[in-house]
Amino acid sequence: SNTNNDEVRLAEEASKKYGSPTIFSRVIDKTIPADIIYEDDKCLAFRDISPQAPVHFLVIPRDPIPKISEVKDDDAELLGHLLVVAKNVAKKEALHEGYRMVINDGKHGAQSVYHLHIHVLGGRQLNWPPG
Ligand SMILES: CCNC(=O)OC[C@H]1O[C@@H](n2cnc3c(=O)[nH]c(N)nc32)[C@H](O)[C@@H]1O
Repeated sequence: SNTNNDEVRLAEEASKKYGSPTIFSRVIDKTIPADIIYEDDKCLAFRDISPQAPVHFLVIPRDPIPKISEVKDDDAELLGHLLVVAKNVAKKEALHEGYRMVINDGKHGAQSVYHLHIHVLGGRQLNWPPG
């Protein structure tokens, strides 16, 4: 049978893989404040707490999918919905000069909250490459 430290390691791996609740669960259940711009039965859009552009908001699924690299093929419809919501909110934010959508995955992607989210940044000239 597994020794105790194996069990601990397995549990740690499992929690990382399936995502323990993140701060975004608290935005969804309204137990912490957020400037929510849009919400429906599948997702929420809310302003980033540390905006990197004049307009910077996040679109997240209510389903706490940890990261884009772990989505399932069955999630395609939900992912499409997130992109359409992001586009509609960008229009509502009058980002008529354009904007950037960013999804960060894992360590190299500088993902810091392991609940899938689309960044939408606009309101100023953005640079490329993102670095
Ligand atoms: C750094 C890019 N990689 C990433 O994973 O982005 C996570 C994004 O979530 C933002 N954020 C974190 N906590 C909170 C919070 O309590 N509330 C809000 N409204 N935004 C938050 C953070 O500023 C970052 O841009």
